[in-house]
Amino acid sequence: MPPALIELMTISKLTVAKLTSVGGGQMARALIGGMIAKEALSPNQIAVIEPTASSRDWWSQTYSGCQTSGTEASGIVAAMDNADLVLLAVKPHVMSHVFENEAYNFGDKLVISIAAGLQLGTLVAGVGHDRVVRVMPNTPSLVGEGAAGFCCADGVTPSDVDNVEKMLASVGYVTQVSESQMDAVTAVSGSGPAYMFLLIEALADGGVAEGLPRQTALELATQTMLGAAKMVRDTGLHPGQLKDNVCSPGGTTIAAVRSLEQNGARAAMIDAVAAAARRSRELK
Ligand SMILES: NC(=O)C1=CN([C@@H]2O[C@H](COP(=O)(O)OP(=O)(O)OC[C@H]3O[C@@H](n4cnc5c(N)ncnc54)[C@H](OP(=O)(O)O)[C@@H]3O)[C@@H](O)[C@H]2O)C=CC1
Ligand SMILES: O=C(O)[C@@H]1CCC=N1
Repeated sequence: MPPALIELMTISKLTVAKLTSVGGGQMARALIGGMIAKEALSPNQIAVIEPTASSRDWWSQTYSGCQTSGTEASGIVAAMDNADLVLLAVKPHVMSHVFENEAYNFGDKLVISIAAGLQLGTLVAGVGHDRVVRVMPNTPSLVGEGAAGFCCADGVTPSDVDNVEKMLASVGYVTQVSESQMDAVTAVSGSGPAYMFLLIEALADGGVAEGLPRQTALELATQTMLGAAKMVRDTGLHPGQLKDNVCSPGGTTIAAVRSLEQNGARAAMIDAVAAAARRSRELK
């Protein structure tokens, strides 16, 4: 059985009483929204610290029972009260402001950072203890098809690892990696959904150029991406083999593959991953 399938079968309830998210933007919404959808957590176990009132309203209106706070000291203290897991979901450059803010008392709480680039050493120094996990998730977590890599600082216990794995497995695939591999994880699966969205858009554009209505082209392109990904995951066959199976001798597909190769599609994707990994390394 492919590893992804084994991981997806291990979904079960977390042993978390309260998760407080520092930042409630795109990735927090995808991760927490995905966990709530899978009933790994319920809204009344969630608190979100957000500077923007409209974002706080979104949380409390979307998830009845979810606690929201602003970034004033009293709000931070209220949100952190009784939290046993803190999710750091702010932009990398905002993290230093969080660490310098004396209203945060991380105590011995398990802390998970999803910030691109920020290394465990930086996170441990900022949080003040080493029960810290660095995770790189992605936005398809919202629909239960996320992909995440994580690595741990020295103070993380086996039961913390189990909890983090359960949390991430509830919304997709998860794998533990060494910290030296985190920039590559960021470049492949953290940023990867954007590359796939771009490809779906471009495939649909091609269909429109060939006369299909926009909506029809988009639906065909989307389902084609989904189906191709599921075939790689579920059959365990090499993608090159699956590609060969579509290419009839002298047919349409091999004509398209030749065009893609002539235009450097494969090298373009490899270069894109290298650019993202380089940027991730710069963010530390
Ligand atoms: N988007 C993605 O696909 C992925 C993102 N990540 C990582 O997740 C983190 C968040 O990214 P993303 O969700 O995209 O960004 P967003 O900008 O959507 O979310 C960040 C949120 O943090 C809020 N914020 C700003 N300052 C503070 C503060 N001092 N305290 C609490 N909240 C604050 C922002 O509010 P406001 O907008 O009002 O300033 C915003 O709502 C980043 O570190 C990123 O690297 C990781 C994997 C994938
Ligand atoms: O673009 C970024 O920096 C973040 C990290 C991975 C996906 N989005």
